[in-house]
Amino acid sequence: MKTLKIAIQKSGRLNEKSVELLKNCGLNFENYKSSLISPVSNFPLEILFLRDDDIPEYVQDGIADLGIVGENVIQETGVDVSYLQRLGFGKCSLKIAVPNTANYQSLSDLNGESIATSYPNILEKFLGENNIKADIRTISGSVEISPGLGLANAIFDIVSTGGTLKSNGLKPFADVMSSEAVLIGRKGSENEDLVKELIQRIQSVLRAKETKYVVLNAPKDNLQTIIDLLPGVKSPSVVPLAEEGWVAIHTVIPERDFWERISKLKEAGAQGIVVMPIEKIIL
Ligand SMILES: Nc1ncnc2c1ncn2[C@@H]1O[C@H](COP(=O)(O)OP(=O)(O)OP(=O)(O)O)[C@@H](O)[C@H]1O
Ligand SMILES: O=P(O)(O)OC[C@H]1O[C@H](OP(=O)(O)OP(=O)(O)O)[C@H](O)[C@@H]1O
Ligand SMILES: [Mg+2]
Repeated sequence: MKTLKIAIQKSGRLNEKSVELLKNCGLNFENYKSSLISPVSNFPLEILFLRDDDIPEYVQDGIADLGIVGENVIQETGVDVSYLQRLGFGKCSLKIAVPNTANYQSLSDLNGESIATSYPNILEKFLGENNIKADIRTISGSVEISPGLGLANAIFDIVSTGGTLKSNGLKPFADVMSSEAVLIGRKGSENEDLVKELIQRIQSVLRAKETKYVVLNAPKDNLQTIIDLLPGVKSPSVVPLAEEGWVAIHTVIPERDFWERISKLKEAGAQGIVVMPIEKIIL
């Protein structure tokens, strides 16, 4: 039987979440220590631990079947791979930022200016689309420091909380793209049974993360109103309680509007609401 290979980041922002996701899929393996390849003991899969910049090309060239990497790195390397699943972590934006003291009004003010970045290809495309001619200075890291050192007038880099910009006296000027970690595959790999199986496992873990399991007591008089407030996987389970006139309802609620729903349920007479995390949801 074929053994799949999945490439994940060796260390850095995406490593921990990538390992956690694969472990939550029930895969047993050792995290990166010194070996750059780790076999999975209970699935025909090997984990390759790489620098994130190399992952898209490994997948495109078929050295790895799958990879977990930021969309920014995929765009920058310009590879031809299949996007299989957005993973909901490593969320960030890529922005042009300028010194707090700069007085740029519109994008065209960047004409003739210099911009330091580790993402020259994404920046070049963006500037081209906006008919801006600027001098792109490619550096491999600590980009935010470059205007202060007189190396460039502006920067183009990853922004998440904005803390790094702030502590380097910079302010955001233009949003270029947003990014998150994604599962990519070699073109055509999505048709392979093992890849499909792994994607299903990943999706069941992601679905579970977005939802909570809720058990609550409801007065029978108001049962329909309460049920109407519940989205449920199909429809909620309703179980009679020993106390006359009351039932227990078991259901699944999306995390995003969780508190809003809970307060509406309480208003409708729900009591004893117990909320539990879900490990996996298999449809
Ligand atoms: N501050 C942040 N918040 C959220 N996501 C981020 C942040 N910084 C980076 N990322 C995402 O995580 C990815 C990896 O970031 P990291 O800083 O670990 O990269 P790196 O230093 O290039 O690592 P490597 O050593 O593997 O080359 C980025 O490409 C981006 O998609
Ligand atoms: O908006 P913020 O929340 O401050 O995050 C943005 C910073 O995070 C990343 O660097 P990281 O801290 O991963 O260090 P690195 O430059 O060594 O990759 C990125 O390169 C930015 O510098
Ligand atoms: Mg890198």
